[in-house]
Order: sequence, then C-alpha cells, then structure tokens
Amino acid sequence: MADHPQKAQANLFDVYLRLRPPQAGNASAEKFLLVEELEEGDAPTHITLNPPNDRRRAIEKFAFTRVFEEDATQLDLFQGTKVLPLVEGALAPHGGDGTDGLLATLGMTGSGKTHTMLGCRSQRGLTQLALDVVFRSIQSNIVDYESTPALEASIRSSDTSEANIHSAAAFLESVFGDVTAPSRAGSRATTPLIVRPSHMNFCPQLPGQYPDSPKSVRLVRHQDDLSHVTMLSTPPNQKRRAIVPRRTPTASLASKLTNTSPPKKHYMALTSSVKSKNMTKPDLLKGDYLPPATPRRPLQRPSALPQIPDISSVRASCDPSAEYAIVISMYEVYNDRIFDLLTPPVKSNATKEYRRRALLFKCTETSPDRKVVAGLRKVVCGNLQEALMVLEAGLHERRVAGTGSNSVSSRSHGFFIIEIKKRRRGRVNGPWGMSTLSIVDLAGSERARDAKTQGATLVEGGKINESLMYLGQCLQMQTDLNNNAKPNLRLFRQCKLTELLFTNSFPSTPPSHSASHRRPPQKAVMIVTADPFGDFNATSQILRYSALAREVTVPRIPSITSTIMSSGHPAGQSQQPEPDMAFSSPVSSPVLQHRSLFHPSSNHNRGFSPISDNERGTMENAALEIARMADMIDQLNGELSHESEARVAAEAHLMSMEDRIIELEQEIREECYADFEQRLAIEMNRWKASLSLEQERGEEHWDRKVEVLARSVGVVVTAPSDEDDVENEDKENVLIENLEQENERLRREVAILKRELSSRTPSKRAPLQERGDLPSSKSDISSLGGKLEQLKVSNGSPTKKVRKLPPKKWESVAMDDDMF
Ligand SMILES: Nc1ncnc2c1ncn2[C@@H]1O[C@H](COP(=O)(O)OP(=O)(O)OP(=O)(O)O)[C@@H](O)[C@H]1O
Repeated sequence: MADHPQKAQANLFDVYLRLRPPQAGNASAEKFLLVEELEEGDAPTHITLNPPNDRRRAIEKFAFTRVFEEDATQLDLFQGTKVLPLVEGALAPHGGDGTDGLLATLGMTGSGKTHTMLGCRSQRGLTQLALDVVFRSIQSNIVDYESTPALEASIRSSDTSEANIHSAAAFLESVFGDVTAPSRAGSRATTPLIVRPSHMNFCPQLPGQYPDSPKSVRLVRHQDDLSHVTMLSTPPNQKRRAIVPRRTPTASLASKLTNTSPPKKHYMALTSSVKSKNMTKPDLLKGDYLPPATPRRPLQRPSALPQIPDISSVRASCDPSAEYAIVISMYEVYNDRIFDLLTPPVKSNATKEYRRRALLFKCTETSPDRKVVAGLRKVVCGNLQEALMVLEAGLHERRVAGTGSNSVSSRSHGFFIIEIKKRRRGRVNGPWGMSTLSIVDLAGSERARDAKTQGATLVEGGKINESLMYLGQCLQMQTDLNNNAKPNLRLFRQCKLTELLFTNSFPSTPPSHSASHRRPPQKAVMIVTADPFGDFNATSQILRYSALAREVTVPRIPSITSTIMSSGHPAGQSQQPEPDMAFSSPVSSPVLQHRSLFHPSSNHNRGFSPISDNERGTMENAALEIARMADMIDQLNGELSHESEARVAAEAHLMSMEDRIIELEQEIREECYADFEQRLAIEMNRWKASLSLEQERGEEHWDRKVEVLARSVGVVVTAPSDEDDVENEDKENVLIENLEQENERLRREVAILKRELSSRTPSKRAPLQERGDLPSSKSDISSLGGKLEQLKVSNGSPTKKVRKLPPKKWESVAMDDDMF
C-alpha cells in the first residue's frame, strides 16, 4: 500500500478497527480476519481478510489508523483512539472557541458498538469516560448553574437551536424522582450503565398477564449469559413473582407471545399496523417490538454505576481564564427521522396514543450558517453524576429489540451530545462560545436472514442498512478529498444520518452580514467494530468502505494449473520465478493496488516431465482466463448481493413510507378535525349574532307597527313597562281586530256604491256625489285615501310604502279601486 494511513491529512475521520472476542458457540467457526503483526511495540494497523471456504476469492488487505485486537480493553480504546485530544480540542485550552469532536462506531449488528460506546454493567464505555474526563478537567472552572439564577437566562439566550433548557436537578426530579408526577411513557429498558444485584433479574411478564405488570419488556443479555432475560423498570411490588427457571430467550419470549392477547396500540404501533397489513398474522416473534400499552411509571433511580476503568489520573487541559458550562442533549435517528430522547412521548388527544414528534435539522434564525437539531430538550449538568443520570434517562427512551443476531439490538442511531459552553471568567454578561462533542452509537447493519427479523423490525433493519449504505458512500469520498477533489456535498444530504455526521466536517461559511466567524471542521473518530468469526460478506463490505486504504489480491492460478505448468521443469532444473498472476479487481477502492501476496517457492515442482512452450503458453492463457472468470464471478456475486440488499432496503423503505403515510394521514385527520371544530365554533357564533340581530329587528319592527297604529287611531303610546307588556298586547290585538272589521265594512259599502254607480247612466251619477258619506271633492278623496292607506299600513308592513300616482282622467274610477 502506497499511503500510510496516518499520513492522510484530509481524512474526514480517523478510522480505528476493534475486533470483538468470539461469541459463545462461535469458537469453532473459521476466523477470516487476521491482524498483521508489526515490529515489537508498534500498534497494528493492517488486517487481511481471507475468504473462508473459497480459496479462489480475492484476498483483501485493509489499513486503519490502528487495529485493536480481541483482548483490547475499554481503557485501551480510550487511550488508543485519542478521545483525550478530542476533549481537549473542544475545551480549547489556548483560548477561543473549541473544535467540534465526533466519536462514532460502525459495524455489523452484535459486533460490539454499544459495548464500546456505553460499556456493560461492570465496565464503562467511551461515553462515560469522555464525560468523566470533561468534568475532571474543568472542575475548578465550571459554573454553578443551580445557585446562579442569572446563568439560566444567559445560557438560554446563547442557544441557537430553539431548545428547552432545564437544570439537571429539575430534569432528573421529573424523570426519576417524583412518584406523583405524571406518568412517563416510553421508558423501555435497562441500560448497560446500571449495576444491579443479581437477584433483580427477572423474566418479562408481558402486558396483560398481570393487572399491574410492567408495560415494556426488553431482552437483556446478562453479562454474556444468553439464557437470562431481564425485566426493566420493574415496579417494586412485582419483584417477588418474577423469578423463573432459566429458559432460552427465544423460546421463553415466543411462548409468552403466542399466549398473549395483542398489546394495545402505542406510538410504535403504527409500524405494527403496517406489519399486520403486509405480513401473515402469526409473525409476532422474537424480532417484534412490543410497544407499551399504557404510560409507564417514573424510572427507577440507578442504584450504582460502574467505576471501571479508572481514569482518575487523566485530565485534559482547559482554558484557565475561562468558565465552562456543560449542556447535554440526546436524540436518535429512527427510520430517518430525528426524535428527542430526553422528551417523553405525549398523548395525542385524538388517538389517545403516545407519540413523539420528529424534530427538524435546519438553520434557525440565530444559526443561519449552520444546521442544528431544533427544539431539543437540553440539560445543564454541574457534575459527572448528573450527566450520567441524564444519559441513563435518555437510553431508556432509545429503541432496541431482540433479533437473531443480537439480543439487545439498537434499532436507531443514538446521538449523545455534550455542548461545552465557554466564556471569559468573571464576565457576568459575557457571551458564550460553544463547541460540541458528539458521541454516536450507530445501529448495526444486519442481514434479515441472520437477524430473523420480521414486520416492524425488518423495516427498521432495512432503514438502518439504507442509511449505512449512504454513510459508506460518504466515507468513500475520503479518497476524493485526499486527491484534493471538491467534495460532493449532495452525497451528505441523502439521509438524516449522513447530514448529521458530516455537516460539521467542512469549515462553515457564515453569511457576509453575520458577525460569526468561520468555524474549523470537526475532528472525527470512527471506531469500526468487527467480529472475526462473524458474517464474512457483511463484514468485508463494511471494511471496504470504512478502511483508510485497501489492497486487493486475486489469488494466483488454481493450484492444479500451477502444478501442470510447473511440471514442465525437468528435475533439478532451476525454475524462474513466475510472473504475478494478479488481476485488477473491478471493485473500486480508495487506494486500490494489485499485488500478489503469494510467493511460490522456487523448486517445489521438480521431477515432472517437461512440456513444450506451446503447451505452456496455452496453460498460462487458460490460467489467466480462469482467474479472470473467477474474478468476474466474484464481481457478479458482489453485485448480486449488493442488489439484493438494495432491494431489501427499497422494500423496507416502501414499508416505512407506508408507515409514514399512515402517520401523515392521522396527523392530517387531526388537523382537519381541529380546523373543523374551529370553523364550526366561528359559524355558531356568527349564527347566534345574526339571530339576536334578527330578533332585535323584529322587535323594532313591531314597535314601529304599534306606533303607526297608535298614530292612526290617535292613541298616545308610552314606553311600555314590563308589567304592561301583556295588557298592551291585548289592547293592540283588539284595536287591530276593530280596524279590520271597519275596513271590511267600508270595502263592502264601496263595492255596493260602485255597483250602484255603474248601473246608472253618466248623467245620473252626479246626485250620488251629493251623499254625505261619499267624498265629494278631490281633497276629500285624497284625505280618505290617506286614511285608508294608514289603515292598510297598520294592517301590513309599516315599512312598505304605497306608491301614489297622479290620477288620470280616464282612470279615475280605476284609481278609486286601487286606493282600496
Ligand atoms: N469487546 C467486547 N468484549 C466483551 N463483550 C463484548 C465485546 N463486544 C461486544 N460484546 C458483547 O456482545 C454483545 C453484543 O454487543 P453490542 O450490543 O455492543 O453490539 P452492537 O454492535 O451494538 O449491536 P447492535 O448494532 O445490534 O446494537 C453484548 O452482550 C456485548 O457485551
């Protein structure tokens, strides 16, 4: 290999490889991964991957920043992976803002990522060790958040991510302390942190088995003993009955599952619903996550936390002229969505299910040049103990499930973020600078066949593999950077995971109007974990994209060919070294070189009869052809497996999209429902207002009617008192009746007169006009008309005006008719 890994300057990550010790029951398997020993005292950096059971496959050699063998301890990892410089970079001992640090693990499921990052019950992981060294290093410079009220406002205002900031005391009290506080949904499992006495291990009782049974179950491997199943968040009153004979976790859980009625719905049940759509009914097996049916009680405070390895003598330098505040947040990327691990799920009013709101990774008003996860809950911690308890609380929310490959498999990528805030000492209102230390425990890639996942867990697995495939593409880009090519930033935006991991990998460019300065790129460390006895194909795939350098060697001509070829040398004749039969591997690689690893001995084929040059040439050609074809088969196999995985990922993606659609539909329904309710309320108010207006108008109308009537009969209407209302109404009715009778009588009389008038000759009509009860002049007629009009008005609508037209000579009789 041309490049020594440690010389590579432009790497986005320093990449370390940690090999895990063989799992129980795997000892007889063939070890395919060998560490290349270096000289005494030098740490190994290269490994060779020998394909098991297939000598024709290419042998690959990979280079890492450093390789940790099976016997490496947590302390070795802490020291060897340079966590201390990472912490020191973030503390910025020489003044100014610190450099962001990223520490992540990558590997197959069950290869030891969580073990490395979070340790086990007796050993601390890199997260705890990093926290320990942070608090140890700044212990005389850390602010006292609890007893300095002004700090709260200044830390809040320095936050650029729209976060909810809490003090550790308040947060921990709400999570662990107050039994009377509202129930906390979502706590699911013990974490590697808690050291519990052995009598506290129980077999899970599934929801519904006992009235007060715990609502969440998690399979936990007790140390390395696979036959134990541990129940978590166990209410104290259940501890008595939970001790059961040892059974295998699978059998135990499967038999319980088949005897149990289906659990009630929960926020996770959406994925289950898809499962029920797509899968056959009885597939509620080992891989399925049983969501809690109802909210859980507050968490039990951890009884003890592991203290080993001890790093009490280790300290990073810090800036003596600065004061520091440590703010912690935790989130997970699950099915390509970000969820806060420190905010418990909330009950939806519409569905009565517990759900968590996905958060956005975006630029905010106060962070225009840098994307941040917006809306997280953050906790200000004053000491290591508080920080570990916050970590513990967050881990309880993280999604895990038992699979065929790992009894406690992480189903999401977990992010633990330590924000190191720093400002000049003594400056009460001084601005805070900030750097972050992100510790990431990635979910492991898995093969559905081995993991035996089904339903929701299968979908999760697909999503995990998909995001890791994108991560692989991004990691391969390290080569481009080494060649000074411009990074293809679009690659990082393919999924949330790569966006989060790589967003700080390049110097930020603040907008010209912004006062903030250019931030240096983060320092990143990737620890790749691998099981040398595990799945060869999956492991080699991860190593291919994560290694800093790679060398492929196609094995030399099959031995039979070389035997035939070398048979051409007469006994005792010295044999020339054969030309290398190495061929280009079609697989692209960051540093791809081809070189034979095999050096045939010079005289091991003596004693065979010579063959002609012609035959030798044919043989060589044949051998070349065979090797080429073997290589091609390898390539095709690789492509096939890649395509199959892509198909599984696509199917999983499809299923998760269906999930998402259901979720969206639910959200839209809720929104529509709320919108409808709001509109209905507005319409009701409008309707009520118009009704009362109508009533008012009606009353006014009636008043005017009475007024007109009163005027027509010469009655003075006084404002009616409440007591007179009924009496007045009666009087009005009588008046109206009288007037109607009078009107009727007059109509009859007029009709009689009309008839009389029409029966007379025009010359005889005049005497009729002399009758006293008939209007004699035009003015009389109009006054009578006015009177009748008034009567009409009082009978009908007071607002309706009668249109008066000047009478025409030839219509005088008709006009009289109209007037009535
Ligand atoms: N180096 C190690 N030494 C001892 N035990 C280990 C080591 N690595 C892993 N293990 C054990 O192997 C089991 C699986 O490891 P772990 O849960 O860390 O895997 P993982 O890579 O995080 O898997 P997943 O991706 O499914 O979450 C655990 O019981 C863990 O304690």
